[in-house]
Amino acid sequence: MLSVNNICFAYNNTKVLDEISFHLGKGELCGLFGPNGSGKTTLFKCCLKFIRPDRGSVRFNGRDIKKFKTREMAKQVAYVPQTHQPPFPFTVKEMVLMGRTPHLNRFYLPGNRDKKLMEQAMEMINISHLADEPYDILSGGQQQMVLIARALAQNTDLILLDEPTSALDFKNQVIIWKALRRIADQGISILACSHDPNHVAWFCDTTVVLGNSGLIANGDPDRVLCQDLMDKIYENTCLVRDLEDMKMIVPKGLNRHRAQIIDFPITGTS
Ligand SMILES: Nc1ncnc2c1ncn2[C@@H]1O[C@H](COP(=O)(O)OP(=O)(O)OP(=O)(O)O)[C@@H](O)[C@H]1O
Repeated sequence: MLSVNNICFAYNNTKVLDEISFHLGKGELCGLFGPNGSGKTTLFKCCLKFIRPDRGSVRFNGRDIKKFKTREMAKQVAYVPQTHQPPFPFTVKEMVLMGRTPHLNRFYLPGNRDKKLMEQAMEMINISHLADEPYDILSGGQQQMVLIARALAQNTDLILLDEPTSALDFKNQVIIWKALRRIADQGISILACSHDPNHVAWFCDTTVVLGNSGLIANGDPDRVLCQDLMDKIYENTCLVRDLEDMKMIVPKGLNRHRAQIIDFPITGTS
């Protein structure tokens, strides 16, 4: 499915990605995480052909993405950015239907199948009740859900999501991650970036962890998300605990009865 092979990328002379390699199989849900500025968005941009790596290659189903034309790429890979502001006040259903654009005929007229996929995508994300609302007046979290539904309507083999739940309340975070889990179980591969390692531990099959000096680990979250790794990337600020059969990553130094800070180092972001 998606193979990232030894890619390197620098903005001007500042190296951001250094020899990054990993593989995402069919129907796998992979959580990409790492500290601010570690290069997650840059890695996404390389995988989407928005920028060209200085070295290495990205392959999709065995074929170098350099060889894909834009429309061909859009038929196979969907991307959910963190935010998107369209220039016109489209309704939610119009926004979701835009996911069908790469599949439309030369007259760009959506057919019954396109409309059905649009409706299914809205149902899956639980936003059917917003169908006729103007997208631009929705809350940030609701807009994020519309963008996810748009990617689902695109009906691709691979979906890349950049912090899909960053603006969502707890219930909606769980709805989205469960929906991603179900979509992956149907055979679609997903690479989702998250700042919450718990989401990776609870929902993902595999993980790719970037640190300030490149790829730190990848593989099964049960193995990868250990105390050592958390100490390394989040500078001794969290504890890895087992709660029944689930892994929990919690902040270090909190009092049980209230968020009383005992010894919590504050460090700047990189
Ligand atoms: N267009 C650009 N020109 C120059 N430097 C850039 C550009 N975009 C990103 N960078 C730098 O590259 C590094 C990686 O940025 P990137 O956005 O990929 O990190 P990230 O892991 O997605 O960060 P975050 O978690 O904060 O969203 C940062 O130091 C950033 O300042």
